[in-house]
Amino acid sequence: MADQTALKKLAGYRAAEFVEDGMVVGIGSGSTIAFVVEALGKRVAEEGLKIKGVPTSDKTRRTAAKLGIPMHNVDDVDHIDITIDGADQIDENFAAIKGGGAALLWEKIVAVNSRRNIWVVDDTKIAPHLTHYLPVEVIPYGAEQLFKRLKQKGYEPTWRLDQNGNPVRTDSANFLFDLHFDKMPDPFKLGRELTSMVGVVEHGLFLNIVDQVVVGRDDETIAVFDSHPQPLI
Ligand SMILES: O=C(CO)[C@H](O)[C@H](O)COP(=O)(O)O
Repeated sequence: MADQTALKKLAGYRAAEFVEDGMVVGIGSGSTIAFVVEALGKRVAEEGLKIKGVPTSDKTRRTAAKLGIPMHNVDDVDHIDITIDGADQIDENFAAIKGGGAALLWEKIVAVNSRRNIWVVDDTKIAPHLTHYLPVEVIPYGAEQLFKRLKQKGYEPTWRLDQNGNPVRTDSANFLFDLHFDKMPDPFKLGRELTSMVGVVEHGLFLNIVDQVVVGRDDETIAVFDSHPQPLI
């Protein structure tokens, strides 16, 4: 039985094989994507793979650049061929929650500007319905008021804090709330509601975005699922 890190590595290396010479590649964030970055760095060094990377976080930008992957700002490329990212949870309809690593805003911007999106996960992240907490990025000005409004709606928000107990700041210098649900409402309705709330910058529901999901399974096999037409599980 493989541990979760081994599965992330297996799946990450498999996903890196989707990248072809000459592509502009959106590069996600998180511990699974660290293996994709490692694999791409090796391909650049060993095969002479030529790509342009577009990061979804400052951390990814730094790590990828150190491994020799040329990195570009999202506004400096004319298109993005493929984006490879992780997810916190994916449901049977290919809806996902992202943002556990605080990078959801840039991740969504890169994803919606990509021709193809691939998510890489280990199989603990696949569930029939979304049950993970939902990250929401908010503007600091008026954040306490917004927190109260979310609480009144029964969405049980908590502030995302760092190890010193200070509010986490995203790469865009915003705050993060994590919403907790006994039962997740309809994700499309909830996403629209959150987007309409003044002060909310973005939420971690990624709906109708993914094209393929690469799953590292407990028996150490890798499965690749196309997002349509069949359900994921
Ligand atoms: O959305 C994300 C960061 O904002 C990550 O993709 C998500 O949190 C998964 O991370 P990991 O691969 O470390 O489990």
